[in-house]
Amino acid sequence: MIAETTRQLRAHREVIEAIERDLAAPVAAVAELLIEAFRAGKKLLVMGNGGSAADAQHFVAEMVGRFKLERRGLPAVALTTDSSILTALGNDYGFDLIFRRQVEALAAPGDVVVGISTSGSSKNVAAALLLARELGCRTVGLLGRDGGTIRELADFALTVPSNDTPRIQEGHITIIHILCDLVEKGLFA
Ligand SMILES: O=C(CO)[C@@H](O)[C@H](O)[C@H](O)[C@H](O)COP(=O)(O)O
Ligand SMILES: [Zn+2]
Repeated sequence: MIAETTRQLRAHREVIEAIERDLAAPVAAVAELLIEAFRAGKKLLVMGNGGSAADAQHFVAEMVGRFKLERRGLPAVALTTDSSILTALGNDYGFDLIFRRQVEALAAPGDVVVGISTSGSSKNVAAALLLARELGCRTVGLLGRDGGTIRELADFALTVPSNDTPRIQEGHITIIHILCDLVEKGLFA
């Protein structure tokens, strides 16, 4: 088991190194996008399924609360948290529309809408990002594998170069923490 643990830690490190190599500039660009949006009084909406739902909530909690600096709360909403909304939309319209309808209800032009999907192909995330685009929002995909269908729907696609879901998720939370840091410093330091 030690050998397997070591193998997984090495795989994690290689993914983080690949992010450093391939995604430093696009991550910085997304941080700029968020800084400009918050400065303009726009908000952030974030969604994903399973572990990515947890990542969406983690990201939003750091924005509404704080990351490292004492500062005002930033307007951000996770579309994964209200079980009444999620069960009503899933039951009445289908699981593929649980995020789209929330985008319809909450998104305004200039808002930033982030979809997190390791496959890049979760239909409920893709449907919501498509509508977000039509509504004049800026769209961001935190993706994996080949970026899937969502890659084409995202103004900014941050595709973690791996085919292994847990390693991709570890890349996503690393990127999210860097975004929190850059946004907080950009707005308040
Ligand atoms: O956390 C994990 C696997 O590590 C799972 O909960 C995983 O997030 C779920 O299977 C998701 O439904 C996968 O969706 P996606 O990342 O392909 O959009
Ligand atoms: Zn997971």
